[in-house]
Amino acid sequence: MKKYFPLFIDISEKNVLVVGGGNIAFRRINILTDFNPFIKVIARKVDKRIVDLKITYKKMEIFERELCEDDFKDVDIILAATDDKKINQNIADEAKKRNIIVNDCSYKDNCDFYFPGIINKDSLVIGVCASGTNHKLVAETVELIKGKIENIFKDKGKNNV
Ligand SMILES: C[C@@]1(CC(=O)O)c2cc3[nH]c(cc4nc(cc5[nH]c(cc(n2)[C@H]1CCC(=O)O)[C@@](C)(CC(=O)O)[C@@H]5CCC(=O)O)C(CC(=O)O)=C4CCC(=O)O)c(CCC(=O)O)c3CC(=O)O
Ligand SMILES: NC(=O)C1=CN([C@@H]2O[C@H](COP(=O)(O)OP(=O)(O)OC[C@H]3O[C@@H](n4cnc5c(N)ncnc54)[C@H](O)[C@@H]3O)[C@@H](O)[C@H]2O)C=CC1
Repeated sequence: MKKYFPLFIDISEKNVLVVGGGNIAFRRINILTDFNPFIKVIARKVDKRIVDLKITYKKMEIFERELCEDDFKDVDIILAATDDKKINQNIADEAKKRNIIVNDCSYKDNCDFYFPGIINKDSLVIGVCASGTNHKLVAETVELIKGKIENIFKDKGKNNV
């Protein structure tokens, strides 16, 4: 098993390209907005939940069309999140050629980084990862930590620390 290092990076000036506009794209964009990057979404069909996010999240552009070569320009991070494994594979290949960091939601071996389960409360950001082996373990761990975190914050409130 290969373990990935949890790198906490500033993405607020980074350009993130999300290819795909369905459930997974929505779930991930929704989380990314908490970290304030520039987001460009390209998909054949973009879910209304993503379009609605744009009402409050201004650093996002949405295009309902096929991906083209030029879309890789000036991109820092790519999320391949279509339901077409071949397209995701092509995106991963193109990204690697250009040294762009890529995540492929349909094939872990293509991922330069994994999308973690995230707990985000005040200044505390916790990312949970099972090294690509077990997303259910990630979900369970996230729920467990969320419960514990509430207790810590309650206690902090009481003690005024
Ligand atoms: C390796 C990784 C790469 C990455 O995507 O970054 C990856 C890969 C894959 N997931 C697949 C399937 C599902 N993953 C989920 C859920 C989550 N998956 C997440 C992360 C990751 N998933 C990365 C690291 C995982 C780790 O650390 O072990 C979470 C943490 C974060 C998030 O997705 O936001 C979130 C849980 C947390 C939460 O719920 O809070 C569900 C359930 C659901 O969607 O409700 C299903 C569908 C049900 C099923 O199939 O069991 C498939 C098969 C796709 C196919 O069949 O084509 C692959 C591809 C492969 O394994 O190669
Ligand atoms: N890593 C993870 O956590 C998980 C990964 N998956 C994987 O994610 C894939 C996507 O799942 P959902 O988002 O639920 O699917 P979905 O059907 O909701 O969305 C698919 C999106 O891909 C777009 N698309 C398809 N072909 C395209 C193309 N050639 N160019 C641009 N956009 C294109 C569609 O227009 C749509 O917006 C699944 O097929 C599965 O392989 C699924 C669950 C969890």
